[in-house]
Amino acid sequence: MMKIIRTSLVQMQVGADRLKNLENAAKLIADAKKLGAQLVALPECFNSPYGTNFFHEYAETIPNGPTSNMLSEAARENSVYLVGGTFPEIENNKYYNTCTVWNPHGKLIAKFKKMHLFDIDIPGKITFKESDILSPGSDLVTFDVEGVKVGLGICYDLRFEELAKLYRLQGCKVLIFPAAFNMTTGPIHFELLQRARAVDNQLFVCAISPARNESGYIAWGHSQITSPWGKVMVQAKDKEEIIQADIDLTECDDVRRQIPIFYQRRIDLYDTIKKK
Ligand SMILES: NC(=O)CC(=O)C(=O)O
Repeated sequence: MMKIIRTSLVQMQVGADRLKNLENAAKLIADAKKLGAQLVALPECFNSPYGTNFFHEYAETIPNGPTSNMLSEAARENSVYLVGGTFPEIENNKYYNTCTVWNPHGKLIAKFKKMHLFDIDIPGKITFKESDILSPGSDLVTFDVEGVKVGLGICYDLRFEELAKLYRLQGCKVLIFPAAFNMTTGPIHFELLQRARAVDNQLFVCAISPARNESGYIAWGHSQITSPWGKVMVQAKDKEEIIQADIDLTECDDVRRQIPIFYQRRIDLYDTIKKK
């Protein structure tokens, strides 16, 4: 099993030109490789602006489409595990917000569909309803990086503690969330949620945002890697940037041994208390 994974998060600028987005992503993945990355991850909706009015236009089939082709080639050429952010997928006449993962040979090894759709209404601030267009996924998806189990979620999924706990119970040591928090929820919740999921489940959490844009849905940025202790190892600012950390898996084993909460849970009681 790999002990240390050099992980790079690509906080890229995303615009309306799909081809430019793909070219920029390919360049930044190569830059990450030059920094020694073994695992590279892109943000949510990296081939298009983020908005329900864009999902139809930018949707592609997987794995046959320009975005899948670029991701497969970039993974192979740079010989990295690549979490290809997300892009709108069309499958059987339904639309999904989908994350693909590619191995260093360019093979698709995982596909996760956003499970909790981003439907919120904060008057005067932000209203968003992904479910107007998208269907939710229903499956947990993990993949393997040289013996290390990694679980996937997308943005709003980060808010659901159950998802992260199920991944921990499946043996994950790393969770990766391509994301695009906004200027209302990002400043108060983005870091906090990642630290909460990391400390609750004693695993590494990586979340990758697009860089801050100027109009439409404005992304908060602040991509981050958090340790199983809940410590922020590295955090981006708002502009285009690659952040990187060496994820040392022994840290998971250490904290799980030192603070063994997963053996101390009173699962014999919780149901009884709930029923009282
Ligand atoms: N964009 C999302 O899916 C989630 C988000 O911005 C939030 O939860 O806040």
